[in-house]
Amino acid sequence: MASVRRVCQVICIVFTLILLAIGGILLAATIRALMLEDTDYQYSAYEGGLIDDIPASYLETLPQIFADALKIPTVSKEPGDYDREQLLKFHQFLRDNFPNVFNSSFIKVEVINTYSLLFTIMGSDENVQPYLLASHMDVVPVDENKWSNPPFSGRIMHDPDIGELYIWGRGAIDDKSGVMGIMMALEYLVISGFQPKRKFYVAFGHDEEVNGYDGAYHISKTLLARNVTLDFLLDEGMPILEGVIKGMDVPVAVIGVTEKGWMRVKVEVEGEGGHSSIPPKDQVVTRLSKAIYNLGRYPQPSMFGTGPESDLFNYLAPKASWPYKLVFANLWLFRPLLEMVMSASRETNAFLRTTTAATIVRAGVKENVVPTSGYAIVNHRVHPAQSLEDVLQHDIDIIGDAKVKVSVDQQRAAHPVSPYGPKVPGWRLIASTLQHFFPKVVAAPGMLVANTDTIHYLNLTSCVYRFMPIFLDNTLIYTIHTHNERLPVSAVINEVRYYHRLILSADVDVPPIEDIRPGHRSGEL
Ligand SMILES: CCCCCCCC/C=C\CCCCCCCC(=O)NCC(=O)O
Ligand SMILES: [Zn+2]
Ligand SMILES: [Zn+2]
Repeated sequence: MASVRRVCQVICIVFTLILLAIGGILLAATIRALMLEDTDYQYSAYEGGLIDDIPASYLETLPQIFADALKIPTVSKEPGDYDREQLLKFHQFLRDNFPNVFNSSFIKVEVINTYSLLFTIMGSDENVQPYLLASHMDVVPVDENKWSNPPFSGRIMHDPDIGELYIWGRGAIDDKSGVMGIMMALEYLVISGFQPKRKFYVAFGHDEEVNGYDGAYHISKTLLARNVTLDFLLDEGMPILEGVIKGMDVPVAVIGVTEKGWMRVKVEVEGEGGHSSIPPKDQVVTRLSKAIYNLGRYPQPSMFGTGPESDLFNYLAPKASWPYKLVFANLWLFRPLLEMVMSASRETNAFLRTTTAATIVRAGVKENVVPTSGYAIVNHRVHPAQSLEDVLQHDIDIIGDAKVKVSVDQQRAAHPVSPYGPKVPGWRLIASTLQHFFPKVVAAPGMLVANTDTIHYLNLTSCVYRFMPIFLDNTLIYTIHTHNERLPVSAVINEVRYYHRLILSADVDVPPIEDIRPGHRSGEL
């Protein structure tokens, strides 16, 4: 009896100690969350001679010009296969709508490799390092039938449910918003008599959607031949996310300081054909389908916390709501829990792991002919912490079928991490311009889950940022590269104001020329 009591006592003591340990850990985590330092960037403020905002009379002319830009179908289909005629039409559209930019005595406009555009905005002080604003003029193809408004209509429609005016069309977000936002801001700057101290470039590639080798690659070569090095570069990227990250009641501007790698895998099957009325047991399409199914069913492993993307949560934690604040501030404890939450939705899942999308499937020539070959193209966006070899090996293991050939068609590694933080001029400029207009927005470093023309510009600067100054919620994010792409009129206005102030501030917040050079160390400064 005494020994039973003894055992009970020991169990109680152990149990109490475990509870105390858990309580202690939770208390430590809570204290850590409560003591977080806020990462507001209220530093650089534009204090130049010009008014840093644009009058309403100019702003209200912009939505229609933006809508007209969407009417020109500058579609890219494959590398080298882009609509040359429409691209030239788009050049003319820019010339017609932005005459002050094109006729300015201090702006040199160059056509690069026939279809891309490079603007050099001459500065009065040659000793200051220039910067570059990039976007692309091409768009991805459309499936006309799925659109509620025709994709190249540039229709401006009121949405009664949301109470907003939207401009509809392919490219409204990706990436004519970038091209038009920059051009509309620049036009107003020229009209208002601005001539910068600091030289800057504006580069519009024409084939970003099919890898940029005819556009951005040539723009970069041109700049390199002129020995240009940049203070920083801002290209398309993550928008200001509204309601996308659980626990963040305020919008989050995830500024891409790196971007994922990319891999194109070909999955091929060969087999027996014949008359479809006497089909073989082992069919090409069945085997191929099984392989594709398995790739979707068993995703690449989560890499969360092992790559450059996890610092994001140090920036988010101070502004997160409870209990997420506790989680974000204590990834050492809650990483598995956060991983589970993030895996559940497609956009946050992309942040954790290499993604897998079967985008092209081909087999068969006729209904009553059993095909003898078929293939699928699988598009991976590769998490920076995973090697390209490991991605391929995972595919091979998951398919687990010696009769299915799995090979890499093309690949690119993830980009290096650009420096960020209050001491980095380019970052500071981008983040502080945001907070000037939208004080509630949290600017945080992150990883772009897609790819951009910046691959071609990496040798011009180590400070490469991928960010679009437009607010998007999940509904709008899900329209990128599919039907019903559209942008609220208010977003157009805001992004023009953003670029306008960014350009003005870039003249004030000028880094010493020796500060930032290629080879600068990565990560937070
Ligand atoms: C906790 C972090 C959450 C991150 C959520 C990610 C949400 C993703 C939102 C938008 C992605 C928008 C990408 C826009 C750039 C597109 C560039 C592009 O299309 N390039 C071509 C390509 O990648 O194929
Ligand atoms: Zn794009
Ligand atoms: Zn795109």
